[in-house]
Amino acid sequence: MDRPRAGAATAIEVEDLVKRYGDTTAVDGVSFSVRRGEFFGILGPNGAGKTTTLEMVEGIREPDAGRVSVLGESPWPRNPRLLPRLGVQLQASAFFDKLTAREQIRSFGSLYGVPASRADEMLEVVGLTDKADTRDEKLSGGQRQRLSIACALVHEPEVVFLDEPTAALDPQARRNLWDLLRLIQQRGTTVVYTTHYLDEAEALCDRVAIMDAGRVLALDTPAALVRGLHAATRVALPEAGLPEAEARQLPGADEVRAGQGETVIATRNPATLIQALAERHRLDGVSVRTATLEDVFLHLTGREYRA
Ligand SMILES: Nc1ncnc2c1ncn2[C@@H]1O[C@H](COP(=O)(O)OP(=O)(O)OP(=O)(O)O)[C@@H](O)[C@H]1O
Repeated sequence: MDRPRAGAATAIEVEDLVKRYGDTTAVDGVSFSVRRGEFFGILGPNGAGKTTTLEMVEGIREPDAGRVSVLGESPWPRNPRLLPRLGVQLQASAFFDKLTAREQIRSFGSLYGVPASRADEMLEVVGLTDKADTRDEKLSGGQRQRLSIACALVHEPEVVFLDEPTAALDPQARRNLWDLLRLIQQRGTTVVYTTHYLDEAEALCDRVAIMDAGRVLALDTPAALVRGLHAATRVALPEAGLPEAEARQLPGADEVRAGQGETVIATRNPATLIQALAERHRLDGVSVRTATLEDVFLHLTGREYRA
């Protein structure tokens, strides 16, 4: 049999993946690889092709062209050797009907021969112990997301796929879920997830693929992508504390803009600039903004990022 030559350190290899829906090319020649234990993010705005890509990697959608290898195996057609090694987070709407949180996890676990006792461990991991006897329709959005992650993890998969796990959550619920996702990775699980929140990807991912219109525009660690921009750091101060004319005289100030009560200095030498401000006792109300993945997206596409 023609086995892919993925090394033991490689969890996923994707090469020139293509998917068309009628006239729409949803995925247009996507390639990437994911290392074992890595937290890998597929980012992009709505319609970028993230879900379609993920589904082909999971083995639930057939590619029109290209090659996918997961843990050295092809996920399509449905591969029974691979299924127990993968965890796929289903939408909360895919829960079994009218079951409590504990029963949901047990039901998913039973598909893989997992002992019923593991349900309580999983409830603990996702912070839902006190909701064990609550039916899923009575859970909040964030709790349902955590329950669906528990169901995806109950059989201790080596690779877990999460499609927008933090969508539609309030900021606090998102932060709680971040902690859970970090915990999953610390346990050695390879995580592949999609999001349209660039700040979140920056906080969580080892590496990210930025997609737009079916293509991968850039792929690297968030820090390397941002560094690659060689973008200026922006230092802002209340205009009353630092008039524009004075700001222009400061060492390290490349560009100065004032307005709406604020003086903003662009600098490629922030250490020098901050030191100069400190020496002049001008640091009151200072804020410093470095480039982010949103700036990377703007640079790559020429347009503002809109999730
Ligand atoms: N089953 C389908 N039939 C027809 N077109 C589809 C289908 N699924 C997705 N598409 C189209 O393919 C493109 C990519 O969609 P996809 O859902 O993969 O993007 P996405 O990046 O996951 O977006 P979102 O963040 O909105 O989920 C879009 O133009 C979408 O309208």
